[in-house]
Amino acid sequence: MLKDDTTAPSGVNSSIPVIDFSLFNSNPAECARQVLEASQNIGFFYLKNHGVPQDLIEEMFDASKSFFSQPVKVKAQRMIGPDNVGYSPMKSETLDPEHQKVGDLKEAFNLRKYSIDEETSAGYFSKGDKEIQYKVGQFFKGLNELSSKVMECFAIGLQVPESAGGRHYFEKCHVWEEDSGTTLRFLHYPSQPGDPNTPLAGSHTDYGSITLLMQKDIAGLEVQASRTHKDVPWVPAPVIPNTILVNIADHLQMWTNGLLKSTMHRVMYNPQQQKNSRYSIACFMHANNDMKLDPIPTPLITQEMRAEAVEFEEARHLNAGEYLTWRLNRSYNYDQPLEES
Ligand SMILES: O=C(O)CCC(=O)C(=O)O
Ligand SMILES: [Fe+2]
Repeated sequence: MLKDDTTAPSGVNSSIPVIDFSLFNSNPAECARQVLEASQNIGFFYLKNHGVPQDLIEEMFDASKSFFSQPVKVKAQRMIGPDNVGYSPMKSETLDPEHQKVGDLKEAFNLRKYSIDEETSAGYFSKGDKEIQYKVGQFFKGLNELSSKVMECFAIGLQVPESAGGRHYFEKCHVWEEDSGTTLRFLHYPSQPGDPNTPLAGSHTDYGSITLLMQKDIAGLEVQASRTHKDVPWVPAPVIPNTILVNIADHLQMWTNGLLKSTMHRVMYNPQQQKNSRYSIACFMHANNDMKLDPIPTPLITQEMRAEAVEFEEARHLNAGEYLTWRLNRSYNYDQPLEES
């Protein structure tokens, strides 16, 4: 267990557990119990023995470094737009528009499921290398499979009735072949002068079902232990080799009336970035565009719990695809002038 060195309000468990995901095969009920416990508390958990080959993850970080090392004009050949695919330059995204004066000090390249075979998107990212492009596709599908298993844990833990699909409840909400906002995102926080109080990515929640995050070498991610206690301290989410960090995102918070926590997080400046760039890879899993965000069938959630998810009330009537568009419009400036990173 990782413990933070600060005190959270009573009732808020602020540790980020490491769960051995080989339990999913040997003891799914226990695996589901651990996943659900973390998701009801801090909303983040690390998975070890997650089944995504580590050498493939390393190759993806190498491909990412190679892509971002190019001049900005080359990277900008496939610019991001409302389709959420392509290159997002420094400062073009502002994850916390209420508090940030400048946009996030990061650049990113996004792929959607349909774009992994396209020359104009994955082809640019892999710099025309077909083998890397193929591996990016395999990697994306591997993360999708892992996500399906994590979702199965939610359905088991939430005791979804057999009549509603039981442990397979979330499968029909996340069909690979269906249109969805699911996005694979390569992130680069360039080496730069800064101070430890500077957010490189503003505080935010993620917009989909869950996010799978891989960090490399340089820490910086911080997590707020509670949605409902606004003053709780930020807890570091360090790099733990050979793990994938999972967090609950907004769909699951809405589906469970706040029983599962879509936790605030941010990326802060790390003094190691005077000399080194920080890289991370995030896979944002989203429900099929036409899925509603209404509470799901489980005996564990009640109407009284709606207060926990109240900040999303204005989005309750949206489906998953509309919700993504609503959130992206709040955080993106697609006309941000390009600057060299
Ligand atoms: O780079 C990271 O470690 C986290 C990024 C993140 O939270 C996001 O892009 O939503
Ligand atoms: Fe995030």
